[in-house]
Amino acid sequence: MFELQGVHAGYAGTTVLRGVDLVVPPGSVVALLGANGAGKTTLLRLASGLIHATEGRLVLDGEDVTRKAPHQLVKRGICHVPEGRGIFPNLTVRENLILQSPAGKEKESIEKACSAFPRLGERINQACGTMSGGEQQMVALARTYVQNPKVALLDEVSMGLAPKIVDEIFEFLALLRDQGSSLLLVEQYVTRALEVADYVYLLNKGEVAFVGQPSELDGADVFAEYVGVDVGH
Ligand SMILES: Nc1ncnc2c1ncn2[C@@H]1O[C@H](COP(=O)(O)OP(=O)(O)OP(=O)(O)O)[C@@H](O)[C@H]1O
Repeated sequence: MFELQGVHAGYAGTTVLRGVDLVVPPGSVVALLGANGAGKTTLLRLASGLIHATEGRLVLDGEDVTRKAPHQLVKRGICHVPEGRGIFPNLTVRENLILQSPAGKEKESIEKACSAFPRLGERINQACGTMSGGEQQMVALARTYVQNPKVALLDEVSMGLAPKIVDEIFEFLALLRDQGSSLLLVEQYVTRALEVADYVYLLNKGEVAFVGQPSELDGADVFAEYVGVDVGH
């Protein structure tokens, strides 16, 4: 179980998150929604140790990890797929996968990645920077998959991609969840995020405006008001 408890955080001189409580139960998908600038990316950056809380705590399976650095959190199973993907463009698909693979399991990791995304198998020796946006996103997701994370932090992983690729990515997210990873998902495709989510958090100006199950959003005006989207259940 991964928890944010009363967290405040931001950047020099600006507080973005104001007293956020959020729980990611084991094996669940949590969708984090909110208007532009609500603080979603900031929350993921906090959860992966890239920025630290000024107040409040991060707790992973009972351990206080509030002050841990990103590599210490990765070691504990928290993996971040940032906006912009975070892959190495000059390295091949194989090399990108090997870098994230558990030691001694490189061959297995490559097989696992290619079975989730067959297209990566066809392009295993291609430099990632020369691949399409959708293929690069597949590499970024496959890199996380082979680490078998406890919690995957996913920032707009379907942004700007063709509908068919978005379908493939959402199928993959279900696979990632089925292998036992919990997902904290920031997603612009609200309806799709709600289809896969067990819990929804709605951030408004750095505060949690709604928390519940997707079904509880039926007719919730709070949604149209803060996200600017009618979920239309
Ligand atoms: N490095 C930074 N330095 C200063 N302020 C920042 C920085 N990054 C983000 N902010 C500010 O923090 C606030 C929250 O930004 P954040 O990117 O977390 O929002 P978001 O909900 O992810 O938005 P979007 O949906 O547009 O990506 C914004 O007002 C933004 O301008």
